[in-house]
Amino acid sequence: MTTPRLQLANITKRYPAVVANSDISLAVAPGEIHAVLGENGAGKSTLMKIIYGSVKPDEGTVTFDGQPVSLRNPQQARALGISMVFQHFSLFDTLTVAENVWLGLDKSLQLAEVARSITAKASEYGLDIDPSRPVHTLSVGEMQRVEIIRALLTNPKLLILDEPTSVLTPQAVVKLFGVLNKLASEGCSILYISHKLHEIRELCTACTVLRGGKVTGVCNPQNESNESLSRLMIGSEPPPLQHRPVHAGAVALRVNALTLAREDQFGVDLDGISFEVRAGEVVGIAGVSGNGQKELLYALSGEDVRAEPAMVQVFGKPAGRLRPRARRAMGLHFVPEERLGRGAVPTLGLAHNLLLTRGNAVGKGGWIRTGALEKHARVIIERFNVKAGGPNAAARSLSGGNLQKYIVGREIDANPKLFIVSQPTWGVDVGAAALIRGEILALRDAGCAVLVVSEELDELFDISDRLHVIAKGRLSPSIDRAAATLPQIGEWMSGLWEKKNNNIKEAIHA
Ligand SMILES: Nc1ncnc2c1ncn2[C@@H]1O[C@H](COP(=O)(O)OP(=O)(O)OP(=O)(O)O)[C@@H](O)[C@H]1O
Repeated sequence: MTTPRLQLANITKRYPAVVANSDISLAVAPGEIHAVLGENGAGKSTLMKIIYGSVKPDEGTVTFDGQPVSLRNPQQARALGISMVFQHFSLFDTLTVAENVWLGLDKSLQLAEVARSITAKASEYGLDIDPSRPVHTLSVGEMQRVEIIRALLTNPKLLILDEPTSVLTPQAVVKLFGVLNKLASEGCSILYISHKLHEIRELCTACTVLRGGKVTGVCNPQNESNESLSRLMIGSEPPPLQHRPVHAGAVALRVNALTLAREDQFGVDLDGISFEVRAGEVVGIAGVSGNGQKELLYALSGEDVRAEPAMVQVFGKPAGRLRPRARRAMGLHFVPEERLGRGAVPTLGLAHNLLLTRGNAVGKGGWIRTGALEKHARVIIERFNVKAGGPNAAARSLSGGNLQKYIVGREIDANPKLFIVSQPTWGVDVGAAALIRGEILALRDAGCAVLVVSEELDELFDISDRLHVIAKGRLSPSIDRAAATLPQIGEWMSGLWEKKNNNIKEAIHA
């Protein structure tokens, strides 16, 4: 047998509230694409961080190309040829793409050379990116592209990808899989974490399943079905969604010829965007990230108040100049795409994170009602099945999917009348995704108007009543979900849609 590229034996890692990894062993052969599958909080990211040297195990050994190694930090891991694309991005906002990539590379290289190699890798793999753009101007999808390119530039022997496709379009996923298969055929081993079972079945030839920090199964996913993988992971299959007929009521959100110049040089101009969302319906906005979603969401949430008042109308009232707090008071609740930072304060406990969007948590005289907050946090933790060390666990101590469940849960639990959510099931496991989608539909059935902005077409087709597509800052007409097809929406995503009243195809130019 060939020497495994990576071998883990009896790895254990304890945190104060939980044993994240318990006696884990696994082997990855050279050129193998090996999936690590498990529900939110199962211990996948912790295990990957141990392999990458950013977390130290309490027990167990790591062997790389037959040599026992004790990795003290990621620099040592990188020197061995281990590269990692994190679930939470590790980019510096104020630096450009090229400067960020340069930080992780040999400093003898000139910045201009780094920029050239980024462009070369980007076009080789179809991951379009401009190296001179500052990272704070990128959408989440674009940041992920940078992370992937940065990893590829180190020519890794073992590449770890933690949910790399959560914000990629279907076309970009196909390209990424091409890249990964090519890398594997050249001998690079890949550890692949994803909650998307069909991806794992398509890409990976080995799979280790974790549950509660322990290995509960090893299989070849190509011999499995989504259902059998789901059972290995969570013990059952998620129930199908209940779709009731739509009864759309009064207009809750009307966006009226919203035109906004980009705030920074690399942003997107919003160009005459008009649509409405009625009580009791779910409207989905599809699109490749970086086409104005971020700008639109800022204008809808009140983080950007430059719009004319009447361009954003909430329950018939001009709201374009209102701040988030005033919009919340009208019943609008909002989940941003970045969980840490905008959605939650990483160092604060879950209970105190309620303060971000709940004014009633502060009592008379400005005292924070800690007891009430904790009680409330417990309700959300229970309802959304969030795995956390209690209501005072720091947001950053939660696994990615559990924090997502908590933030989405916090806003759904506020009983919004208008709910705007970006990427609602980013990084959550199949069971939790079904739970969140079910809760969104329950909100709609209770008369809430829901706007979902997502890059996951499957998700949009699953929960929306009507769909729009955003491309280059413009919005397509609305189409009923029942009348929409994936190829058509895919075509619209590149900016081509029919004009409403005549059949002339319209090409959108930047
Ligand atoms: N720095 C930390 N401090 C305390 N607890 C932690 C820390 N990091 C992880 N944990 C806990 O360890 C457990 C495993 O978390 P991990 O992030 O490895 O899960 P995961 O399988 O990657 O989940 P997800 O699919 O949601 O990303 C969780 O219960 C989490 O709360």
